[in-house]
Amino acid sequence: MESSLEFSSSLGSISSLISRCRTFKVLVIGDSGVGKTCLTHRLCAGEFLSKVEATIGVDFRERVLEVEGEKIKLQLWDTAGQERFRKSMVQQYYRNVHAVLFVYDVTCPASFRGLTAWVEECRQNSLGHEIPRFLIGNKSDLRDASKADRQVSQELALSFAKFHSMVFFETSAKNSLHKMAKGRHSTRETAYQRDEVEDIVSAVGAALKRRKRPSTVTSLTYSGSFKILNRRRPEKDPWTCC
Ligand SMILES: Nc1nc2c(ncn2[C@@H]2O[C@H](COP(=O)(O)OP(=O)(O)OP(=O)(O)O)[C@@H](O)[C@H]2O)c(=O)[nH]1
Repeated sequence: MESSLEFSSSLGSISSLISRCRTFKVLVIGDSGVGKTCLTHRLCAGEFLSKVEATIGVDFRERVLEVEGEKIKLQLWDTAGQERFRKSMVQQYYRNVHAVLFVYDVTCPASFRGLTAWVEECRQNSLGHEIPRFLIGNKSDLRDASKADRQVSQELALSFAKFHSMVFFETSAKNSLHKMAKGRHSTRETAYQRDEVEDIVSAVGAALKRRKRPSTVTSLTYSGSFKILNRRRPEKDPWTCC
């Protein structure tokens, strides 16, 4: 029979083999076409998705990262921007959320104005200032100084972010800064704040790392992208294997 010493030592080696990490649910919301799918794909897979269709319901993507020696998993919920593809599932989206990314398109002022409704939807679903919120102006590669009056200025976005206690980023899911710097309008573009998609991952990770153990999260056994049907998922312990 195995002695208690041997038993505890084998338990120790098993637990060292299984690396446990905290999983955080990060909701990605914003008007249709602002680039939520491309952005979450870039955040998780590191590349721009060239062929993309409107999201129906929600797509899930995951990204594991290490923050100050701790492994954490971001579970990104890329939600449909089109009302007709989301209305029956809204309550699912807002359950047990740990952080929210509000996305707009810097070349589409209507998508920026639309943010007010997204903030209100969060409020109605009991998501307030207590959870980390990030404002992301996407498609910065399309900024054109000659059309500044038809684009969302960074000053406006910054004041919106400040008012709603959000951390502001302006980025491109398509082009990295390196590629943009080589572009035709590189001199004019440098007038804008441009963040790497990785900066967003780090900021979200750092904000969540500071939080205590997450309450509960809808854990997924699948890593990648898929659609869910309109049904409740079972709750599981948020501490899962990475
Ligand atoms: N130039 C440029 N195009 C982008 C960028 N991000 C997304 N796009 C394009 O914008 C369009 C919409 O992108 P999606 O990621 O499907 O937008 P979405 O917000 O997920 O849309 P819904 O699923 O309808 O909510 C696509 O044609 C993308 O190729 C970007 O950073 N730069």
